Amino acid sequence: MVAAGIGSRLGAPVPKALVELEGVSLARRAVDALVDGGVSAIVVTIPAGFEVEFDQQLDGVPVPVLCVPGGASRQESVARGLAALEAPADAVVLVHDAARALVPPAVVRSVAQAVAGGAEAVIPVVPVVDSVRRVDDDTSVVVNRARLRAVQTPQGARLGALRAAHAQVAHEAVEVTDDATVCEFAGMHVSLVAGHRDALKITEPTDLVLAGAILHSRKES
Ligand SMILES: Nc1ccn([C@@H]2O[C@H](COP(=O)(O)OP(=O)(O)OP(=O)(O)O)[C@@H](O)[C@H]2O)c(=O)n1
Ligand SMILES: C[C@](O)(CO)[C@H](O)COP(=O)(O)O
Repeated sequence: MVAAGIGSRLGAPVPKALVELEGVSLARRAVDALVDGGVSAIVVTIPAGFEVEFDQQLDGVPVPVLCVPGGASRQESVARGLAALEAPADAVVLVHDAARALVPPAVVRSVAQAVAGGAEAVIPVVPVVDSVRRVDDDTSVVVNRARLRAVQTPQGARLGALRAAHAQVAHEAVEVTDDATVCEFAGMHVSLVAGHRDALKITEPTDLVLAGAILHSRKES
């Protein structure tokens, strides 16, 4: 799980993964969702200087958890996490954003099952609800949103293949925003499964308000 980001767009006084939602940090909520989704061991990339805080937050997680320093970008943090993971090359590995702290465990399971079932790289997606335009200097053109999907995490693949793909993009100095694109660059096929609105990436202050409302509605149901 990648949790090394600062969260500049959220603007909290602590790194984003340590921000609390109803008294529980985003990092802990995300780890709990992974465990509930069947994940058996977790590497967490964290920002330098916050080792004690993350150890406290992740105390008592019922599967092995290893915190390692993240990198300067999400992509670099993922590569560092993969390097620290001790598992066979054919192990199913999921890369998850701590910022998607409310991912439903069912989404975690369905990504893992798709990889276990033979898919090379798997991502959860949701339809795009806004009208979308591609902007080019002072002109813009509408894009058919029916064919667009917003990409979430966790993103899954076999450990050996994912490590090799990340090594390839690093070697070729390619920078992308998610692991599916890393895999695609390395020639792997990307399969889609259904994501969930609750797995929103908590990025700006209003996302935190929405996440609070999601938690509230979960308690009521
Ligand atoms: N150097 C980085 C940057 C991001 N991340 C992680 O990647 C996920 C997605 O990143 P994002 O939500 O964009 O987080 P930040 O980079 O922290 O946000 P911002 O751009 O607002 O600073 C987050 O869980 C974040 O902690 C990471 O591990 N290492
Ligand atoms: C991986 C991701 O969450 C999929 O939507 C997203 O690409 C992360 O992007 P960011 O640039 O780190 O916000």
